[in-house]
Amino acid sequence: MFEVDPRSITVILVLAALFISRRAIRKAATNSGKPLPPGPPPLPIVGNALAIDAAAPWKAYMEWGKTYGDLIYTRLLSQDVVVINSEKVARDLLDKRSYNYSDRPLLVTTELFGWMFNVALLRYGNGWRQHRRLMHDKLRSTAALTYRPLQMRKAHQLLVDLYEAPNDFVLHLQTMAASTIMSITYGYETQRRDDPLVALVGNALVQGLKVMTPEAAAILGTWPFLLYLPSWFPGAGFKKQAQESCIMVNEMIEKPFEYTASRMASNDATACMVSDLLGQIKGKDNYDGLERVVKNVASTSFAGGSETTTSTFVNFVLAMVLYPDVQERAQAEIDSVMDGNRLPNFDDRDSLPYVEAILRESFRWHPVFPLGVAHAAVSDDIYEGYHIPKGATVIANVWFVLLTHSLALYVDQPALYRAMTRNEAKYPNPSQFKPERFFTSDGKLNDDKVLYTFGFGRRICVGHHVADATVWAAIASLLAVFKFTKALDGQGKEIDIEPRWTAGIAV
Ligand code: HEM
Repeated sequence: MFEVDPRSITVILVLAALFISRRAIRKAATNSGKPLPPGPPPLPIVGNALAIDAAAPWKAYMEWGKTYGDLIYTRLLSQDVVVINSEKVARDLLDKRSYNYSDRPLLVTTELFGWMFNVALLRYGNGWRQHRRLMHDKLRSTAALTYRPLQMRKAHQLLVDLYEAPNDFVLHLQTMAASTIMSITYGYETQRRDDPLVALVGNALVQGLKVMTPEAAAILGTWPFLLYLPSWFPGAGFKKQAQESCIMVNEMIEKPFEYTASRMASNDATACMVSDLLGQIKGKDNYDGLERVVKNVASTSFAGGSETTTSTFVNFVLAMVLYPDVQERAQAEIDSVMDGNRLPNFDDRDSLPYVEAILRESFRWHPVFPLGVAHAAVSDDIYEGYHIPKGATVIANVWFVLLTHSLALYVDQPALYRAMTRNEAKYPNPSQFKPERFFTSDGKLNDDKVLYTFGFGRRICVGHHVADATVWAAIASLLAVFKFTKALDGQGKEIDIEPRWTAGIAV
């Protein structure tokens, strides 16, 4: 999170008062006689911002959900924020009314920090459509099948890396995720350690994620005069961070692209997303503009696919250590199908239902995006008698949806709702890693593929087929070869683990 110097806060608050009346006028004009959804009473100026813990914002949303229900209105400084706490409402709005909820909030930090290239952050419109179409073409279900040999090869490399240096397991998992998406996108084979291009992207991503939160954007969006302060002004240090970020982002876009372009020039490029797309646009009128689009979708793929996949891997390994019975059951299943003499491949996937259930539970247990990626309302809307203002940020509290899931379908009494915030009906003991929850009573896999961990409507993750296959390749291979256990101390005793999760990615 960028820092606002305390000395400048007074100045900011005084100047902020000037903006409040503007907001009040706007609200009165848009409310169309219908009430806003229920929510916690906002404070002057800051709205509900002070009640939200930036490290785990979904917890405040969940607490409010207990009191105010499935659709909550809050205000983050001057930004209208609507939080969805049930899958039914998420489906009704983000899927069924996708035409109205496929925009992204205008985060001033996106432009300031050079992230306008990222397809996930583009505003809804023709520019986004053009980018999304190219990505979809290369990542849709049938296209994703062509990457399977590559994904399996990377999974096997992971086995070798882990065998050679088991203590560096997080690094190996990161390498597998980064290297798979780098090969798919740029035909680039990463080094096993300290790859310069992976480092470049990693640094830009870390810098970007620090600042591109709704909170940071809300401060600058509410008080845009901060953008015009010189970077030496107390509290305006974010401008220096922004300049550094723009340089990093530019390198992240250009350097890997140059690699593929120069291999193509010498006729020695491996087939990949960039080489295919450059082939498609060759000779077109607007070549330069289209090349920019190709660069954008390529860097979005890496930025969108590396950290997310790594986090899912790490969740999986942690679960195997904490739930040895689950691991044993999966290994018994793999042994029975492979006869203990070969590694699993994608043709075995249907014969390994328990491994499949582990994959789903790895996505569900601690979702990488606990709050999804924020959508925004294109126009004013009315839902169940409530007014959803045009431009409102719409957040699907996936974390809560996962816990409460179908509850809202059956319970509309707030008192009952409060008593059952954990959906024992759908996911009994939701905080436990329990692949069994994905089986019907007659032992078949159910149809809950927890797809909503990949988002909703027209903005659903365009890389989810690729992500699903990369994660499957890794976990099936790892389970076939390794046993994950707690580390031992000097006396040979197991060292206890206290699992902690960071805020995940919440944009
Ligand atoms: C385990 C891995 C992954 C998870 C959990 C994940 C999850 C998500 C989620 C929740 C969204 C937001 C959807 C919404 O707005 O409703 C998203 C968007 C996106 N993801 Fe993924 N993702 C993963 C891997 C990937 C991969 C491998 C790629 C690319 C190869 C990718 C590319 C994208 C893009 C481009 C978007 C933006 C779509 C748009 O705004 O139109 N993701 N992802």
